[in-house]
Amino acid sequence: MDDPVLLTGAGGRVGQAILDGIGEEYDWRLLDREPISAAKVPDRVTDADQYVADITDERAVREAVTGVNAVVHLAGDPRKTAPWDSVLRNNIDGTQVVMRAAAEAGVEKFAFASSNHAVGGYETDDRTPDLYRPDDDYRLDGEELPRPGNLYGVSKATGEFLGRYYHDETGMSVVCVRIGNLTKDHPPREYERGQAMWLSHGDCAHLFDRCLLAEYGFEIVYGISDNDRKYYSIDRAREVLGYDPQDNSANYTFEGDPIAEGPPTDEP
Ligand SMILES: NC(=O)C1=CN([C@@H]2O[C@H](COP(=O)(O)OP(=O)(O)OC[C@H]3O[C@@H](n4cnc5c(N)ncnc54)[C@H](O)[C@@H]3O)[C@@H](O)[C@H]2O)C=CC1
Ligand SMILES: O=C1O[C@H](COP(=O)(O)O)[C@@H](O)[C@H](O)[C@H]1O
Repeated sequence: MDDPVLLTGAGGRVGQAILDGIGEEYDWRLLDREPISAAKVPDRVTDADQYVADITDERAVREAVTGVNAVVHLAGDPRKTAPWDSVLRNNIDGTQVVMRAAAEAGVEKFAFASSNHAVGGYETDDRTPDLYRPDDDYRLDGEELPRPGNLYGVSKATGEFLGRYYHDETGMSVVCVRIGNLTKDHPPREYERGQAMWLSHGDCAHLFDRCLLAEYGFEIVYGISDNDRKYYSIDRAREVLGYDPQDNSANYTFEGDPIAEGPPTDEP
């Protein structure tokens, strides 16, 4: 891809996982409301390619999307406890500003960082904790209605609806990635739910790479590694995007240490 790709929220955890993996593969423009330290910026990205701006600043966002072919939109408040005024501003208003600017600028592909919390309400008392275990076959596949478990999840579901709207109105390709739980080097420690929705850094970078390369219209996919424990299907991400995850939380102990050869046994 020759045209630049705009990455919002580039200085955060997901942004850094993406840049660590595919930072050299694209001509990035980076946008974040906080300045990003030089060590976190790929070598080829110049000062002119970096925007210190809030995504609710329509003028700055319009400037940042001009001439880009694709947008990976991560900026927002990631806290599941975030209050309404913050998710309304950062996650709903901000996402609408970025999506509208992208659609009006003729951006071809737009990948939106949605969340497991858009569907957290499916984790009912009668389904949990079995849901988080490898032998449970309950799966969400992205076809189900959103069922947020908190106001942060409401904001992510709203971002998905905005994506649906702008795709239908303008034809911009939009993929909403319901990201699970991103951690570096090992799955979340001693946390069944987290291990069921683990997304490794390598798989995260690969997944967003596929979002930039594949052909699609409007999609909702789950962004998790190929975990034995899972209640999100990754079939759609495999089929439509060509996602081929390499990591699995089952290759680590419950405490997060890598298992060298096969699963642990009770033998001394
Ligand atoms: N880390 C995870 O496991 C998951 C993350 N997500 C989503 O992925 C996205 C990125 O999350 P993280 O990297 O973990 O969060 P983070 O907090 O590490 O990074 C977010 C970045 O966005 C920037 N930002 C926030 N509001 C902004 C605004 N109004 N204008 C411009 N920049 C703004 C922040 O300065 C920060 O650098 C978020 O939208 C989050 O909801 C979804 C599911 C799981
Ligand atoms: O959307 C998000 O989800 C992950 C995982 O949720 P958790 O309830 O298992 O912590 C969270 O770590 C991340 O901050 C959030 O943005």
